[in-house]
Amino acid sequence: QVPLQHGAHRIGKRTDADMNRWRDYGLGEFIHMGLYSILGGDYNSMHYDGAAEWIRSWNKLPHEVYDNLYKKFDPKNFDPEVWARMAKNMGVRYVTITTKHHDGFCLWPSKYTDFNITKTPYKKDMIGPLVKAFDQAGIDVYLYFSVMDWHQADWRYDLKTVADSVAFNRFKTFTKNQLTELLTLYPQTKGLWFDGTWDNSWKKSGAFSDSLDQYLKKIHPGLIIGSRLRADDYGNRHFDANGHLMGDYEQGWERKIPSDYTATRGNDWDCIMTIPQNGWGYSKTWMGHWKTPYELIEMLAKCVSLDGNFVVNFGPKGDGTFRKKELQTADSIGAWMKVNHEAIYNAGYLNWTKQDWGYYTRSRKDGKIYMIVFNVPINGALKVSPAKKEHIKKAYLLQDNKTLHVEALDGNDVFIQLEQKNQQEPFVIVLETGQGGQAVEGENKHV
Ligand SMILES: COc1ccc([C@H]2[C@H](O)[C@H](O)[C@H](C)N2C)cc1
Repeated sequence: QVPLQHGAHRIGKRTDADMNRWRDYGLGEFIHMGLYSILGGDYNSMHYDGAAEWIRSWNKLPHEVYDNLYKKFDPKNFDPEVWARMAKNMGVRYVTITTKHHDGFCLWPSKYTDFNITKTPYKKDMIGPLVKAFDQAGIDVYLYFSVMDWHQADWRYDLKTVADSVAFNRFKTFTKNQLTELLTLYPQTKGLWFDGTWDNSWKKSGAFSDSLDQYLKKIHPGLIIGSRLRADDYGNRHFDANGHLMGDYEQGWERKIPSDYTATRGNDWDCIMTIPQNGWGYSKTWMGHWKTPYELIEMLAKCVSLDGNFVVNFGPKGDGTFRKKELQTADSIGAWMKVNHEAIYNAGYLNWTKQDWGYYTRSRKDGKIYMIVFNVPINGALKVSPAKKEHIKKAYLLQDNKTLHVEALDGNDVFIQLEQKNQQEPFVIVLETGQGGQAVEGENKHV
């Protein structure tokens, strides 16, 4: 064990009520809205093939052109109630909204920089109405905040000189002030989602990141902050020099999902996912593959089966509306969730052997076991190998309570026989288990 001043201060999961609520969300939504939403990944009829919210870093787009976009920022068709209803219908239980991305433009009336929404034709605060609308819809709100701020002269990528450190100290104060402002203006906020913390300047600021974390939780008890904020004494991020997670959950799963339970190291975590291959802000022409609702539902099932949450990103247009394909995706996921949310909400990992047909989840409320089936085998028989001493008493389809035939196999295994094999969409089987002998009579007594 390396002695650390600014490593993890808690070993293992956070287990207070706020964090238990976070752990049970299952499904979340990310929303990226900013000046980049105006361009939609294009400029001068050229398409930037990087992530649309990074277009300012494109050498074809002069910084002052991008930074003057605030003069055009006017989401005329923005309606926070519409955004909240869309999220509610999709079945999400938490949403993370960008307040300030790397470009430094603030979607709230910050008094620490003029580069904010009050200076735009739109003038009004967007964050307040969104927090209120989501809160009223019963969806918990988290605020995304980029530490890296390309608009601030005191931002530094690295600290090479005394002058760098003097400037960066001013920047740290600016950052602390803006975060205090956000938590004061929007007290319903449940957590902060930090980004832009990978540069050396921040890696060298482990002590500050530690004190900032503690300060924010002091002024906002229960606040949830993931592992993207902190750096330890040696500049390690997410995990300190002793391999302990610094943060209330692991925040490293960006467009990727742990391969198995071991890869989660037993921590809380969530995966944030774009619907296109990459790109978080609105992009007019989406390059590459657009994930279907079933692909996203399978990712959701896999995340929950590994004790994580799954967060789907949406990039509204500069006018404040969502593109049709995003609305359709939200709708499809919502339709599936309406029928199957029991297998997702308040559910998590089950230590049974993973089978090819799909994923197990187990309710944290009543221990009920769910099979989320994506791949029906040719013979329509779904293999289940319960853990020792756990036996299946009953199996039925969640959508219509139809009981399914369970055939005992060798040992503790069973086949669950599907009647029809032409399911058109992912479906859920509920298993009721008990201790003691296999409750189901085997058919294997051949006379
Ligand atoms: C590869 O380096 C990256 C990738 C994504 C990001 C940002 C995206 O712009 C988006 O905000 C995502 C949540 N974040 C990690 C930053 C740096």
